[in-house]
Amino acid sequence: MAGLQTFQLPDSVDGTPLDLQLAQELVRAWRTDGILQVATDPAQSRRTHAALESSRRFFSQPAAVKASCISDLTFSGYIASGEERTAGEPDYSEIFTVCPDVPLDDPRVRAQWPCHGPVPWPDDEYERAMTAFMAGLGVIGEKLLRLAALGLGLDLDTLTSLTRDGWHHLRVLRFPARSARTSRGIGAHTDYGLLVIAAQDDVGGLYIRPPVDGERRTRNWLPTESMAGRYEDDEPWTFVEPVPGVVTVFPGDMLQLITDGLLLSTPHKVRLNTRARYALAYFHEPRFQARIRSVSGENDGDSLHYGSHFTRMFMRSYPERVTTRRILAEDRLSRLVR
Ligand SMILES: O=C(O)CCC(=O)C(=O)O
Ligand SMILES: [Fe+2]
Repeated sequence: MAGLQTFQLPDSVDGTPLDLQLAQELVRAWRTDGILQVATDPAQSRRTHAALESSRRFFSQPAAVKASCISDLTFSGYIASGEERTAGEPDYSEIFTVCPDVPLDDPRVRAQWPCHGPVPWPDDEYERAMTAFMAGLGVIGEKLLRLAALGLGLDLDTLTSLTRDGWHHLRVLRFPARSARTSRGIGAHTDYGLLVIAAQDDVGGLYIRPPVDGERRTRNWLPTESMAGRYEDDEPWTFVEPVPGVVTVFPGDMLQLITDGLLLSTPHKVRLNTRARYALAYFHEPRFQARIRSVSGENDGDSLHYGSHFTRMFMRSYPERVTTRRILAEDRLSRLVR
């Protein structure tokens, strides 16, 4: 493919004829290529650069310093290489996850909700860089969801009504250079929420799977239908060429659920390269308490509670983590208001 399609987003999305045209082009790009690029303005490009610099600085610290940034209340914090599992196999990325930073005196933390707690930040500079980067992508995410709704013929606010107080989170990733032993970065998977918005340095290693006519794409949100590991070694996969001044965007599982598969959650995987690679994957999500159902109403009755889904997915990826153990020991999933 001769490069991905790149779009400029307007200052606001109000449903004008120009918005509608752009919206239809975005939906067409996702349905054809599985991914598209959004150009970032100079301020956001600087935030991307700053976040990648902070990431390099953090990951270059001694293992013991990084390993101290964990919490048994939240999945935020450091994940060592080999700790994450996709389809039962270790991934070789090192990660720092940033979930919503919920203070200890928040009623949801006091009520022992799963995944709620303060982010174990390494330092203030890192916190500032990541928070600013995420806020900028949050604005892009909201515009894209309004455009997606428009392009799908839905009310403008259908998707953004789910993201007020959204459970947006970030994975800050470092991939080592490949070795004789392995070139696995992260195994093939789909991500859990509405949109995956990502930036990467100039090294390269991300591949995505475009929609393929007639190919079965399972409902990853159901415990029996995991997409993890699927089609890992079967073509077609599209290499996502690093391009400065853009973020790449593709749909996650919740958009597939909501649209009854009109938009498919894009499978992707990471291969290690000859140099270490740094990437930032931001997830634009529904609020923790949102109930997700398809717009056709076909699956009415069996709506999905987003926060429980998020918790189950993280427990699946980190079966041995202190956070997972505490959720199980204290039966925290049962605390959620349903
Ligand atoms: O490394 C990337 O570009 C994407 C990482 C990824 O798929 C993830 O963090 O879920
Ligand atoms: Fe991913």
